[in-house]
Amino acid sequence: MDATGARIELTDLDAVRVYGLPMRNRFRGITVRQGVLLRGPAGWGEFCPFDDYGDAESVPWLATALEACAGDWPEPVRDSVPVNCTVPVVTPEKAHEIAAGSGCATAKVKVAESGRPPGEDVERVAAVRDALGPGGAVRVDANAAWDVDTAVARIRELDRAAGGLEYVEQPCPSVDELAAVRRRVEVRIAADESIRRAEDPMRVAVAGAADVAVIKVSPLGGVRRALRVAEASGLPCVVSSAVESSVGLAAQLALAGALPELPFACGLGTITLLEGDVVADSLVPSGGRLPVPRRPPEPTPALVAAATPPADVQRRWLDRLRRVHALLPAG
Ligand SMILES: O=C(O)CCC(=O)C1=CC=C[C@@H](O)[C@@H]1C(=O)O
Ligand SMILES: [Mg+2]
Repeated sequence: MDATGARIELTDLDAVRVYGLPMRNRFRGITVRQGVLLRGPAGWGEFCPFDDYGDAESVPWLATALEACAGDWPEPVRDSVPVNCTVPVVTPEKAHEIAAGSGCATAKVKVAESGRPPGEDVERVAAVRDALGPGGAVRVDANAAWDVDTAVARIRELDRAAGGLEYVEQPCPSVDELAAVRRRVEVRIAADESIRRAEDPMRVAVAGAADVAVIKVSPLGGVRRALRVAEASGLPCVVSSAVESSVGLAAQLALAGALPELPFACGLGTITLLEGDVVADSLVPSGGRLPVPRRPPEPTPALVAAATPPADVQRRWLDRLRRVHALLPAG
């Protein structure tokens, strides 16, 4: 919606730029992060649903981008936020290097990658604990990979290796499985996929399935809707990115800036997962913190040009943008 509350049409956009940036390490099954930068009446937004999101599931991602283009973010209550570093499925040595070099006091470690032996997760988590020291916080994300019994065993093992885990994100696929695991382990459970793909985010809390709600702005349809989901979850919230460029990451920071409470470091240090950015003044954490922007940063033309993918990739994204825009609710 623009300032008048009118829906932003594609014809209201005066620039549309497709970008592709290599990932430093494979993460979430991808080695290149792609998306579309949109310039609207009040600034830039980013439309970047992962490839496994169909057109209907991509509608909230476009709503997030258009909210930024309209300059319609809520007022922040803080100027900066603490962030965690994110450790992909890498060797213990690389994990130690990422955590030690991040300047962050909290690290989230990806675990339970399909096809990888569980011992690698134990070594990666132990290396991150060694890098952070005893005062750091270590969390892990299994992306719904385990069944209940496997989750209980792995969580106990990783809790020992970490010298205590801050929380475990989405150990199992369903809300009922999260609740079953939560009854059997001492470590906090964070719900991520069960929140962003849920019809009713309250169900997680009502089911006693989680101690923490992970809130991602891009798949939830914008900063204002994500604020409502955070409140409806009834749980302490952690803001986490969808690995956007600095243009899209700004919306995640706008949410982190506007949440009444921020009890945990935010998963917003993700620019470091990318080789480069489309913004010269990239949102790279400093001292384990990021500023809360009042509006998205301006893409740097030379960086956008350098990140422009081949014509067929651009066409695929522009076709997707048109199809998803046609599905936006009227009014
Ligand atoms: O929360 C973080 O530390 C970084 C973001 C992050 O972990 C993710 C981003 C996007 C999809 C997933 O791979 C993953 C997640 O599940 O939270
Ligand atoms: Mg997650």
